[in-house]
Amino acid sequence: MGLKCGIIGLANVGKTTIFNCMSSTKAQTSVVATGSGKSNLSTINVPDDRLYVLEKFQPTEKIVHTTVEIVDIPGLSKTGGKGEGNKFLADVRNCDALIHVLRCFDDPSLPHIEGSVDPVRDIETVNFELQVRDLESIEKKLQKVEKAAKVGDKDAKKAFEVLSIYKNHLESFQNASTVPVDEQDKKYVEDLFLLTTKPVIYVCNVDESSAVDGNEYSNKVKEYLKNEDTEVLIIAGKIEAEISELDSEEDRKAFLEDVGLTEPGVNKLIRAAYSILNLETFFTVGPKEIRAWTMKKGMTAPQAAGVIHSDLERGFIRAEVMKYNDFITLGSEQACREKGKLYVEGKNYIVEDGDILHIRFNV
Ligand SMILES: Nc1ncnc2c1ncn2[C@@H]1O[C@H](COP(=O)(O)OP(=O)(O)OP(=O)(O)O)[C@@H](O)[C@H]1O
Repeated sequence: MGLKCGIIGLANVGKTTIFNCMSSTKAQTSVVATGSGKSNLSTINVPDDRLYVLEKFQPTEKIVHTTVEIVDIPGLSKTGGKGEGNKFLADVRNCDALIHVLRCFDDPSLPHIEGSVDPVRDIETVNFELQVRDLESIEKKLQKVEKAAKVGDKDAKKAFEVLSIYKNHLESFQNASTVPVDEQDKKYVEDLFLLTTKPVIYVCNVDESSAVDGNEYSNKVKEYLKNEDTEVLIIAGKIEAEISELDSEEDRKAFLEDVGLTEPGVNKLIRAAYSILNLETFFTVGPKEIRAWTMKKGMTAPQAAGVIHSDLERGFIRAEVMKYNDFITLGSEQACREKGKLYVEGKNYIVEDGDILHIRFNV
C-alpha cells in the first residue's frame, strides 16, 4: 500500500528544507527560486516505536518499517509557465496527500517572491493556482461531453450537469473537495484527478525560537483554517534539517531538547498524513522479521492480507490475531494462546491498528 505525499508551496518557502528534515537523502536547498523543474524523491520509514517494543518479546533478525514516499515538488509558478506547469501537475496528481509548506519566518536577506511574509495570502495564492488548473481540466471535459449531451445522450447530460456544478464551484474560488454533489456523481470527474480534492496538511515553517509554540504568522494560519478539515503543524524547518543531519541518535535527541522538542517534526507530519488519509498499521511478528504494514482503516482481514501479498488475499483461510497490548503484557504468543488472547478470525474481521496478524492461506 504505497502512500505518496507531495510537498508543495510557493518558491523559497522552505519545501526542500522540510523535505530534508524528513528524508535521509539530503537534497540541495536553494537560496533563489530556481524553478529547476526537478522533483526530489525519497522513501522514508514511518517511525513506530512499537516495533522495538515487540522485539523485546520476540527476538528477530530484522525490523522492517512501513514506508511513505515523499516528493519535493518544485515551486509552483503562476499560471502561464507551460512545460514546467505540466510537470508540476503530473507530480501533484500522483500524490495521495499534499504537504503545503508556508513561510512563517522573517529573514530580510531572503526576500519572499510576493514581497512580504504573509502565509494566509500564500495559501490563497496556491489554492487559486490549483483551482485554475482544475478548472482547465473541467472545461476540457465539459467541451467533450457537451456534444453528446446535446444529441440527447442521457449519461452525457448528467455528466454535463455535474461538471457544470464543479465549474461554478471552482469559479467561486472553492476547492473541488467541498463541491456540493452526491458521492455517486463524483465518478464523472474521477478520471481528472483534480488537484483540489487532495487532502492537505499545512506546515508552518517557523524560526527556531518559535519551534514549540509557533509565532504570529502561524497563529494567523490556524485562525484562517480553523473550520477546515485539515491539520496545521508547526515545524522549525531549518534547525530541524540541521539536527536530522547529525549522525548519532543521542545528539539528535539532545539538540531537539535544546529547541524544546521531544520528537522531530517529521513524526508529527507522518502521523498527520496517516490520520488525514485514514491509514493504520498492523504487524507481522516472527523470528525472521518484525514488520509494520500500512492499511486503510476498516479493511477486512483478507484485504489486509492482500497488502502483504495478493496470494494471501486470494487464498485466505483465516487470520490469527493478537492485540499489540495483550502481546506485550503477556509476553509471548504462547501466553496469549493460553489466556484466550489469540483470536481466530474469518473473512469479515475488521483489522484494527496494532493488530498482530498471522494469515493462514492456501493457493
Ligand atoms: N525555518 C526557517 N528559518 C530560516 N530560514 C529557513 C527556514 N526554512 C528554510 N529556510 C531557508 O530558506 C531558503 C529556501 O529554502 P528551500 O530551498 O528549502 O526553499 P524551497 O521552497 O524548496 O525553494 P524552491 O522553491 O526554490 O525550491 C534556504 O536558504 C533555507 O535555508
